[in-house]
Amino acid sequence: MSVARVIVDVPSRDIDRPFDYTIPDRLSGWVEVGSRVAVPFGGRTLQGIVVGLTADPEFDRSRLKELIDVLDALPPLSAELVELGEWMSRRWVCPLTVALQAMLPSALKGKAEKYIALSYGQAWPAEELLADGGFRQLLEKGDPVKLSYLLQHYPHEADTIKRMLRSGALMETQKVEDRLSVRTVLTVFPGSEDVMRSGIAELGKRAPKQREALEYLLANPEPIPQQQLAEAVGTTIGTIKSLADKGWAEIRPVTEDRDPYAGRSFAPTKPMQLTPAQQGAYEPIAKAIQEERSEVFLLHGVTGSGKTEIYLQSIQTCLAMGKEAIVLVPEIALTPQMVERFKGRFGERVAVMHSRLSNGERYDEWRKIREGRAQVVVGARSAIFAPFGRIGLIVIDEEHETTYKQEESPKYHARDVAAERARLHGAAVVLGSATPSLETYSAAVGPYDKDTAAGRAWQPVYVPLPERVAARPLPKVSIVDMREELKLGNRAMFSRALAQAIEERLERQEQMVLLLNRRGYSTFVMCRSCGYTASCPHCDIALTYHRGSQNLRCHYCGYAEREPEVCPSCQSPHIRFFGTGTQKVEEALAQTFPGIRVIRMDVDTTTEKGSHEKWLTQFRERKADVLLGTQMVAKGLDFPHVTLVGVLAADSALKLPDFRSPERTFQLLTQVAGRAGRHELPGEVIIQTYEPEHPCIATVEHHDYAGFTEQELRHRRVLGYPPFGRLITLTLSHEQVPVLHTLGESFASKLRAKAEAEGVRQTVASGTGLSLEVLGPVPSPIPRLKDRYRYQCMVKYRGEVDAIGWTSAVLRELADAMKRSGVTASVDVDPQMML
Ligand SMILES: Nc1ncnc2c1ncn2[C@@H]1O[C@H](COP(=O)(O)OP(=O)(O)OP(=O)(O)O)[C@@H](O)[C@H]1O
Ligand SMILES: [Zn+2]
Ligand SMILES: [Zn+2]
Repeated sequence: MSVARVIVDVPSRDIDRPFDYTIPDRLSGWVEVGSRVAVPFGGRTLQGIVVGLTADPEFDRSRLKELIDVLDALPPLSAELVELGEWMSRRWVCPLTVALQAMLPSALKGKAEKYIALSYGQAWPAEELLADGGFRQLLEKGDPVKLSYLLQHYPHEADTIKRMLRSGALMETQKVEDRLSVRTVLTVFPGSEDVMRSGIAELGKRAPKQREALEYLLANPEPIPQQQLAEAVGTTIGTIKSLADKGWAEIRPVTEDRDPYAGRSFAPTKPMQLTPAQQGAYEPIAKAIQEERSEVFLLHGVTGSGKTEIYLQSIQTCLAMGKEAIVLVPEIALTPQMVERFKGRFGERVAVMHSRLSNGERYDEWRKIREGRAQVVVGARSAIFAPFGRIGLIVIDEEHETTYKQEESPKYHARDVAAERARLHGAAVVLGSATPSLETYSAAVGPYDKDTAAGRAWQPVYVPLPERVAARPLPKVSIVDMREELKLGNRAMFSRALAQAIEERLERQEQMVLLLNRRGYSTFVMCRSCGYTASCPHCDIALTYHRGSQNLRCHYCGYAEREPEVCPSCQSPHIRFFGTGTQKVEEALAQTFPGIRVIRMDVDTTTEKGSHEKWLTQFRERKADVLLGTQMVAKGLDFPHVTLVGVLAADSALKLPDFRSPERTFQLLTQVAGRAGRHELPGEVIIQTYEPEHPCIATVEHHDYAGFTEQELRHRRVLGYPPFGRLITLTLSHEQVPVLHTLGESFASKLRAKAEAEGVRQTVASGTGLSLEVLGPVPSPIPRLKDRYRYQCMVKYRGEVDAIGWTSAVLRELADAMKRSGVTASVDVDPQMML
């Protein structure tokens, strides 16, 4: 009798370790690593996940309690995913249960009782005929049977049942009244040909509709939903039911996958002949897949260079080996257009996962993957946990996107999880982007920093794709200095150049995309005359305006100054916080260009399910001249008639107090510029800015990724920001500030002491060698949330310093003190959002 090591689902640091339970005989066939179980814990019953089985428990067996129950017939996690979870919990300093729970579809987490049933259309498989007559008979009746009933009465059939679940002959469902359960449809199963013919004879000239329905079934002897049959012969459900009453057909509930793409047909596509450049990129990837080498590739291809076709053919190579592929795309890019490209090539083998699916729909897609009915998943961040067992390839499209980092715990980055999962599977990883993140880019091509490179778990192979397919030119980009416009008395939102370009498009009946970069809306102060913005003298980061205290603050180090009345640089009084909403732009467009047709896409107009798609379809059908929006219009869209892209307030995000702001601005501008002229018509891009000299804007003019990167990396190296130094932030929250102060100080001093004991230098900027510094505690950028104050410490370090391990050790040391005082702590390792 072995013992199960269980992680209970209480996300707290002080019980973040496995507890041992003995497995009663009746459950022994069911419990595996990855099983969800119920266990007694401190007088309560808790859910947990089995992370290990051992014959040799830490404590005397007789003192151990027994597992109460197994909650699913098949373990929802595999041993590999459990191992991945353990790695995540160390890598991102979170309790193991938090990492494990993140891998489960939410539909599974409820307490709903599980049922087992024979799958739709499945006869009892011949190779399972030896199975115990009892439970076979039970299931063949067609009704779902409670899992707990099977566990109790057929304890020795665990293997057979699990095997049949894995092969798809059986299926696991949830409570019938549960909205998340598998949906069933009443379906007509035609009787045998003889039976139906005799039915027709028996009916004679009576009941012509019944007769018609029988004739239909004779001609199409396939199970058909009752409703559909009624419609096909133009009759009522009652008529169909009477066929069953007379024994000519049978009506049974049948489960249906809630395929969110059902009813939409995807035109099948064939692999294209790759261009020589594409071929050169594809080959090393294909080789790694075939040799089952876990290698990471950075596919750096300009917009429109045909990256997607390379993904598709690499997936094909992977499938040909009988392996599976995961494709991650940013949530916002999961449009039907994107899905279509994968479904068009691989059809039914593709499962799709994104947050706009209901829990039930996600559960269906998840089961499709687990039961081997899909070999490709296209999804947002969490699809990285798809329950595949033989992964050959993981693609991350637009790898620089911030949506790949989860902002709640576990605060993982899908890129790192992909590299680790690929390592466990011997799979290739392709990171694709026209504007790779500086972390990924410098990991691939340098500049290397001896100390930084040592701390890196993976190093990608650089695969460039510098030209568009068919030698289509990149669009012409012009940068308009809005300070000049102001000098010439143009106070309008549109520069003369942009206004004229819009006018021309309207005349030629071509389409336009207008982007308003709304990130950082109203949080920064800027001079409209000279473009000055206030930044922190110690951190080189824009200061944030705080309405309450009317001062400007640095949330890294706590520096503060009063809101200026005139510009400190040019004395102009035109200094104020900056921000223009999309709605205002829409009004201005209507005023300036009477009759212009505008589709506005922003958070306000896209909350409804499907609205995103609706707008894009309308725009594609040329029902509007302008697609106006925020970030969401910049991603992956491909419209043949768009010949103008305009960017209003290109620099607004630059003012955000985040050292990545220039990088994000460059990426956004380059991406949105890539939307123009992707087809026959040439494209033009006009970027309006108050800071035309800023490298992240100036370099966009010539599509100069390398130029931007070089300048930005030089800057980051000096300041010790990623990729040269690394960061960890700790956010503490409590109702009272003094408590936060005390705990924040003890965190900082304990961590500093550890660094000192190891002989690590305590300043990071402008240095090399091992170093670690702790900034703060200071109030967080969001200083109060739900009546709790928030303080943060930032750890900045360089080189092979075990800052992550030390941070989690210090947090364990402080766990008691935090629990007593009611302080909650949240750690962000390699934070992406500094706000
Ligand atoms: N080998 C090829 N032969 C002909 N056309 C191709 C080939 N590869 C890709 N294309 C076409 O080129 C266009 C751009 O390709 P694709 O959208 O894959 O580029 P991308 O690099 O993914 O672009 P982005 O990053 O801007 O989304 C598409 O219309 C695609 O169908
Ligand atoms: Zn000024
Ligand atoms: Zn500062």
